[in-house]
Amino acid sequence: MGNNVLRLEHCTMQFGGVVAVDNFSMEVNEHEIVALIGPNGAGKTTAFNFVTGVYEPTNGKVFFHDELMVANHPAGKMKKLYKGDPDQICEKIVRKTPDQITKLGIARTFQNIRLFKALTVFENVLIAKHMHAKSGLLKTAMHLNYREEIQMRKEAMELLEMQNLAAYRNDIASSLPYGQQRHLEIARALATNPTLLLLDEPAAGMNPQETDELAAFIKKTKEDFNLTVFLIEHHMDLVMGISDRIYVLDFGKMIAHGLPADIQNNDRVIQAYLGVEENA
Ligand SMILES: Nc1ncnc2c1ncn2[C@@H]1O[C@H](COP(=O)(O)OP(=O)(O)OP(=O)(O)O)[C@@H](O)[C@H]1O
Repeated sequence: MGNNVLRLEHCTMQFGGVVAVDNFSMEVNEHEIVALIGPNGAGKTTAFNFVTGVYEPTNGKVFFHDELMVANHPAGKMKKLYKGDPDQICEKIVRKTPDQITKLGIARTFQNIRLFKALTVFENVLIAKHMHAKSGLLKTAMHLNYREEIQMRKEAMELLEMQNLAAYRNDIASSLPYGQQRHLEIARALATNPTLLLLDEPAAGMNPQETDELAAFIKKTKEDFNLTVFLIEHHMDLVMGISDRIYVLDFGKMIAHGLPADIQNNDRVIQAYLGVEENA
């Protein structure tokens, strides 16, 4: 596939004997919105975590724009414990830190909002800009590169304007309504100039109206910033409304992938997840 932005090949993540993600292969193509869904504990956040360098997968490869970004194979105690497919053991080891992965162009938000709660809205975005600065965090934090600092402040303000957060710029982040905090998290992720944006349950805790607004916001943000989006979400209206394609995990294994209409009518998915929600 020539236009892969993200590609996972035979990724397994095992915590001791627990196989959180089991031999998972998938891809996200340029300018797509792709969703990863599945019941609680299916392995979705774990997949995000090894894509963003929080965990090393026990086995498998992750490619970003067709370049090998992460690769690992079971070693040490895990050689014995490994429950994944023995025919798909990866030979290479490639490790990148979350910071290096951010610099490559992947940004993410978290299931539990992780803002700098005591700082202002503006400072939250500016700090993300500093982390991406050419001069390095220390120099920029100490305002040693004046011209770059001015430019970053300008861009941080533009981001807040585009995300309708400019009016809150001097407010303390934790004082924002919950929905606005989620928008601020997205603005902060965008401050690192990503080409791929990972959203982990962006609509968590939102009411139906906020969720609808968020769906429109994600689509617009994708266009405005020329992004590819990979998201985890439990709100099925949002997922079905904005996703180009959907992958479904259940107990770490991929049980389906396809277009929203196909996923909605897939018996295994209904049984594993959608059915549970309908009956809830
Ligand atoms: N650091 C860890 N150590 C041990 N087990 C873990 C760890 N992280 C996740 N797990 C386990 O891996 C499995 C998958 O968890 P994960 O959080 O990825 O699921 P999820 O699909 O994101 O669930 P949810 O929708 O509830 O957020 C679960 O059984 C979980 O308990």
